[in-house]
Amino acid sequence: MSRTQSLIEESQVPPCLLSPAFTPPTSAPGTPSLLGVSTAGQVHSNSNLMKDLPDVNCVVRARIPTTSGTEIFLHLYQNSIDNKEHLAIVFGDKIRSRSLDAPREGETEMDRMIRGAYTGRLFPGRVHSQSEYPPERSRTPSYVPAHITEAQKRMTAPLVRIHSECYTGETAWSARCDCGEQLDEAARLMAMDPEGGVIVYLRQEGRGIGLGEKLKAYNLQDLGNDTVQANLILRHPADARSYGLATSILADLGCAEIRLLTNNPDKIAAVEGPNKEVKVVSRVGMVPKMWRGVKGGVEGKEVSEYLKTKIIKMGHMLDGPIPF
Ligand SMILES: Nc1nc2c(ncn2[C@@H]2O[C@H](COP(=O)(O)OP(=O)(O)OP(=O)(O)O)[C@@H](O)[C@H]2O)c(=O)[nH]1
Repeated sequence: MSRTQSLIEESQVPPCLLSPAFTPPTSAPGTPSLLGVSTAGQVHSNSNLMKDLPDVNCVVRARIPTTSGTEIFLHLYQNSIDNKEHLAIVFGDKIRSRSLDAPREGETEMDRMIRGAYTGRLFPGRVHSQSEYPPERSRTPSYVPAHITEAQKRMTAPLVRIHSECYTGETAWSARCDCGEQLDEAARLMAMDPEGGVIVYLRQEGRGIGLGEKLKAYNLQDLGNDTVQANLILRHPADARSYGLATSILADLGCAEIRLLTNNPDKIAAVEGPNKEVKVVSRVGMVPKMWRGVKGGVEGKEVSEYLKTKIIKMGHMLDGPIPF
């Protein structure tokens, strides 16, 4: 019996409930056949290893003062593989987008400022996109670490979080997952970091299955299944995401070496890209606040079950005092 079948059977959902009218056919993109199963019985996605990186283009950037007092620069990207607006939230002033800064034929200085291809700050009456005009020295339009040792690299590489969209956890106050807390924590750490950082915000809601399917998965979880079983019953892979867009966006931002904030081993391997376009020089774990005894974190039965499944079935590397 395959691991997928046994996971479905373990979920104790009678097969009669898995009607083809309700679940996508097995030939749909992202079916359980894409799953890899490790000897430890953990479920890994193979779909996130891309052969060629997609093209990305930063079409606009804007300064966002935030409620915490930190200023961020929101970068909006278009790409060659989908029509979604993926984002990069940039902290600090060392990181710049090459595609944004590249001159466009026929554009005026005002056009450049409107699309965010300026240096320094905008102010009423400004007429040049370069804050020093005429430029006194040639600029390096991206983050370039100096020639330094491996240990120094780990300190000076920018902090990066690759975050997958989660409407429920980020907007609808859900305590089923720790996504909202992770986004806030990433922003807090990057705001404090002298090297700055980037949150690459990918529009792959519900680990890539979309919001509608994730809501069905939640109902299956209330019926007694865990997050992996629920996806499989709906004939989706446990994790349908890919990270090629994140690699391309980081390369565009000049982030060739990064410190990656994650517990997900699949993500580390995938973001480095087919030709190691990006190198993860160190991993920074994301330990839930409740495990660290810090107030204000996501708590409850559902998120505890979710974290447990991520560790046991998805191989997430959560260190610290695991409360089960
Ligand atoms: N299908 C499904 N998706 C979920 C569920 N809970 C959260 N998500 C989605 O999972 C994604 C976040 O993934 P996580 O597994 O929490 O974390 P990760 O990004 O793999 O790993 P970290 O980098 O360690 O946070 C977001 O797209 C969420 O919408 C769930 O129960 N089912």
